[in-house]
Amino acid sequence: MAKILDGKEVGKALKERVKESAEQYREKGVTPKLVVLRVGEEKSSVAYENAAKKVMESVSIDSDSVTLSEDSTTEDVIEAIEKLNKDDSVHGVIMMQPLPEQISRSEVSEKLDPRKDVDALNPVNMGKLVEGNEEAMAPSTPAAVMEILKYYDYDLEGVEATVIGSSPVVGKPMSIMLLNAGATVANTHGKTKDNRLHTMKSDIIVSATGALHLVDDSYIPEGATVIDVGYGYKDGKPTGDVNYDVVESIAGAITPVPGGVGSVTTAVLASQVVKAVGLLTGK
Ligand SMILES: Nc1nc(=O)c2c([nH]1)NC[C@@H]1CN(c3ccc(C(=O)N[C@@H](CCC(=O)O)C(=O)O)cc3)C=[N+]21
Repeated sequence: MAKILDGKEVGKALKERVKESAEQYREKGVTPKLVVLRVGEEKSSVAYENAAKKVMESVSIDSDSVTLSEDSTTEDVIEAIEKLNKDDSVHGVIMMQPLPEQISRSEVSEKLDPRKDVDALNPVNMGKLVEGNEEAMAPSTPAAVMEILKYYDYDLEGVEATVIGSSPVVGKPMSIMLLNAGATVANTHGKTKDNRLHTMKSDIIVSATGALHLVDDSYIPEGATVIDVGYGYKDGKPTGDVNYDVVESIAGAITPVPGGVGSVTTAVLASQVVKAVGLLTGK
């Protein structure tokens, strides 16, 4: 029986700290504010926007939305970003991914002020992450995984880790964060011959593929820690990358879906908004 790594508990602890900090800024006359920039109506982005706004409200951070139509151009998005860069009442901007395909992700994300870039979409922040600079903004999902490991007192030095999935928003930055913390990391992906060659010698396995129930008992060595970043729907229920029912009896520790990484992501996003206030105001 694996120990359950409870994302709700981790998120709650982080939100308490963020709320205190947001209230201190309010006392100094600064109202922390996040803007969610969304292009089109992609389902998981709308879900995240709603979840994020609810969390911001609970920690005394204001939030607002800028929603552009599905047929917007790269120039339209850049124009919206530049307006937000100039607006001193806005401290954090998260641009929802994925963008409609006519929009160049790299051209628009480069325009966002790195200090307001609370989900680290600007390559400047990704570059700082590679340097191991902890002052930089980090992408919230892999940062949420690190927050869970920190909460449960994991010492990552010398640990063997496998990250399954190499997306620019989750898998790759996840590998870098684990590497920065002293782990030895294998990052597998769609062209990997056999994930199991890596996972079966790992102490920590992070799965971030979106392939529902990809990870079963044949992937997991006895006692390993399994972190499930996947979030999809099966028979109408939130479902992760990990077949929880068969893995749970082998793993030493595991994050559930829901109530795992997803519940920490929005709290991390809020923590980065107060961090942005610090960077922008020097208070
Ligand atoms: N730039 C960008 N960064 C993202 O991180 C990003 C994105 N774009 N686009 C959309 C996807 C989807 N995603 C979700 C995260 C949490 C919930 C969610 O429902 N969270 C619940 C808890 C879920 C649980 O308990 O596991 C909550 O916070 O209350 C939904 C969706 C982030 N994404």
